[in-house]
Order: sequence, then structure tokens, then C-alpha cells
Amino acid sequence: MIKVNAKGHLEIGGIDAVDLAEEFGTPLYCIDEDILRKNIEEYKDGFKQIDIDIAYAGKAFLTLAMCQIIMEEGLSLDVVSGGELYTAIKAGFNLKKVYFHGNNKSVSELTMAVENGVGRIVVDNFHELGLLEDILEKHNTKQDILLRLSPGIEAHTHSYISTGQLDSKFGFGINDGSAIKAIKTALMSKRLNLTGIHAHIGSQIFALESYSEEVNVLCSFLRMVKAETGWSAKELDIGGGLGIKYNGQDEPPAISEYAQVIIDSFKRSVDEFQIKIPRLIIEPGRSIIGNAGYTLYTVGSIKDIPGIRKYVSVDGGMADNPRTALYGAKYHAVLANKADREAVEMVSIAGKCCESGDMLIWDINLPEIEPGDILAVFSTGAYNYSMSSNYNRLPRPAVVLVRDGNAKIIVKRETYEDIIRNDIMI
Ligand SMILES: Cc1ncc(COP(=O)(O)O)c(C=O)c1O
Ligand SMILES: N[C@@H](CCCC[NH3+])C(=O)O
Repeated sequence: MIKVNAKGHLEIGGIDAVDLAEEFGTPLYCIDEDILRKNIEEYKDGFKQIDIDIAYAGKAFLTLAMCQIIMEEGLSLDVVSGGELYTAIKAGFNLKKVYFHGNNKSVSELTMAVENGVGRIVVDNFHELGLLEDILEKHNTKQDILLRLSPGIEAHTHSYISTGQLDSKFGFGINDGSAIKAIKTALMSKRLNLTGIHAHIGSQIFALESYSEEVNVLCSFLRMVKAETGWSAKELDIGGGLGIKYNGQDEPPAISEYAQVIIDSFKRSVDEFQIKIPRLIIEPGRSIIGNAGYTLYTVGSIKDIPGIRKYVSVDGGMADNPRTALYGAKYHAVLANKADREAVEMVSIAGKCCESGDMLIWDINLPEIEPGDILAVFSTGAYNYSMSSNYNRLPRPAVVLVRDGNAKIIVKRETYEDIIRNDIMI
């Protein structure tokens, strides 16, 4: 449900979106703090009957302010690189509540994690097991770890964001025997303290059965491990991936429905396989920040090819949102300054990069559109700012956090000076 004020303008966090565009310029990422906190509340509420650790997946959107909010809400944090870990460190995040992921962590990233006392390192492969063992030996210390497993499950999402299938770069395969071998290796180590297992089947998932299947496969694996090694997992991390609504066709399950399915299948599987109840960990990213985000653009040139298509170009594009070009994502948008008007024509929204594939939205019905209009694209909170680039040397937009009629800049707009800051003349 969008909010339209008396002027017929879109409102975001109690502020006229046209005023936001005027004050902060466009393109502009806006985060509605109430929606973000409401999503977190829904997760906490949905899982309140069980012992759970909710770790926000920072890859969706991470800044110092976002770390502060996640911390304030009492969530843990999933990071996937030295850069994300550095952000958490600089924000003063409790590093015991950090899970460090990644399929190719470098020696310096692993060292940084060990030296800063990261709570869990989620080890992805045998190479990493060896690297970590050496680092721990040198530091004469121990580390809690989870092992990332590949459960062999199809998650029914875009192939680029599907991760749990057999043919995947991530994790130790359960089916090919790597997973049990990795568990035995970790259990033999004096430096590694194996607390549990992890899997993540993909992203933008609507089919909740995929999660029941995942939980079932993991619990069945834990029974086999117990029989073979005597070890019981204290923690079972099932990853994130719940999908969100981007357009009128999307019908994602509510967070509460997702929670119920996970709780039910978890209880069922623990019972069926007679395993010791591990603490459940989930890692939602998109479903926490995605629908809290909006991007505002100013409309510029318009090219009408009669009988073919009307291209409406905006002042951003694939540099601030590569998802349409990458995954064929389908976004919804309105004209923020004409939010109360009827749609009268079908247009396509193009970005300003020098690429034919730089499109934000193919075929959308909008009111009569002219240069200077403000386009607001919905659900851009996840994997937009975090995947943005300086392609064509475009400065990254600012990010503002809006709530109760107040707007705070949480990331400054890049300047041209920022663009050349690492360049060196020869
Ligand atoms: C290991 C891991 N955990 C959590 C997530 C978060 O996924 P999402 O943003 O879809 O909830 C991802 C990304 O897909 C991931 O790779
Ligand atoms: N970047 C993807 C999600 C990848 C999730 C990370 N494992 C997207 O925008 O949908």
C-alpha cells in the first residue's frame, strides 16, 4: 500500500518523496526505518517459541548505520568478506555475534576474523580448513566453526541465486561424501571447535517446501553423523533466502508463514531422526531490508519509437541497480509527483549507462510522463546499494534513512573527486 499525500505525491517515511528528491538530489536510495524494523519484529515474533539466532545477511545492504540498527534490534550478523567484517568492526558490532561466510576467504580475511574474535567462521571447503588450522596454530588459539554443506536441493529460483543444488561452488556436498569427511577432519582438529552445520539453498525463494526439504535433509544427515562419529551438532544454520514482492505478480509468503513452516519441519525432523535439538540459526537479508528501500530518479530524455516502444531515461540505472540486467528482475514504480494520477501509457524505463541492457523496468503503465518527473522504484533496499558500481564513472547515490517525517543521510553521495581518489597519473 503506497501513501499519497494531499498534493498527490508519494510519501516515504512520512516525507513527501518529491521533497526528498529536491533536498538530497537524485538518484537517491531511501530506507523507510519503520518498515525495516517491522520486518525484524515479524522475524522475532514468528520464531519466539523456539531457541533461535537471527543473523541478518549483510550482503543485502550493509553500512555503519545498518550495523547500528541490527545491533539495537539484538540480531546477529552474517558477513561474507573482509570489507563487511570491517564495517561491523568500525560500527562497534559485538563480533561474537558475527558469522563469517564465503567460498574463498583469503588468509588475510581469516586472520582478521581470528584476531578480532569473530564468533563463528563458516568453513566452506577443505582448502579453507587447512588455512584456518594454520592460522589458529600460529595464533595459538581455537575457533568455533560451522561447516557449510551443499544439501543437493533445488530451490526453484533464478539459477544465478540458487546455491543448494549439487552442482554449486558452495560447500561440502552431502551426497558425494565430502560433508562427512569434513566433519571428521574438523573433529580431529585441536584448534577447530565444530559447533554445527550450515546450508543456504538460494535467494528470492517463495516455495516454502524447499525449506522443509532442506531441514529434513540436514537433520537426516546429522543422524548419520551421530551414528558414525558420536558427534551431535549444537547449531543448525539453515541460511536465508525468503523472497519478497517486487511487482503485482509476486506473491511471497509472509515472514510469519515462513517461520511456522520452519518451526514445524524442524520439530518434525528432530523427532523423526531422533537427534539432540540444536539451536536454529537463520540468515535473512532481502526479506529484512528489501521492501524498506525505494530509489528516486529524475526523468530526463524520452524516446518514442511509434508502434514499438517508448524509452524513458532516468538519471541512474544499472550502476545503482544491476538486478534487471543481471536476473531479469521485474520492479514496480510510480511517478512520485503524480502518484494520484491514472496510468495512461506503457513505457520502459532505461538507465543512463552506455549499454542497451541498462534497463530498470521493461513495460510499465504510468501517467503521462515528462522530463523532470520523479520516478520512485519500489523494493530496492536489498542488493541495490550493495551491488552498485561506478560503471561509466557514475558516483554512487546517497542513502537516506527516513522515519516519522525525518530524513538522515546514512551514506553520503559520492563526488567526482571520490571517483578518482585512487587514480594515479603516470
Ligand atoms: C550464506 C547466505 N546466507 C544468507 C543469505 C541471504 O539471502 P537472502 O538475502 O536471500 O535472505 C545469502 C544470500 O543468498 C547467503 O549466501
Ligand atoms: N544478488 C542476488 C542475491 C544473491 C544472494 C547472495 N547469496 C540478488 O540480487 O537477488
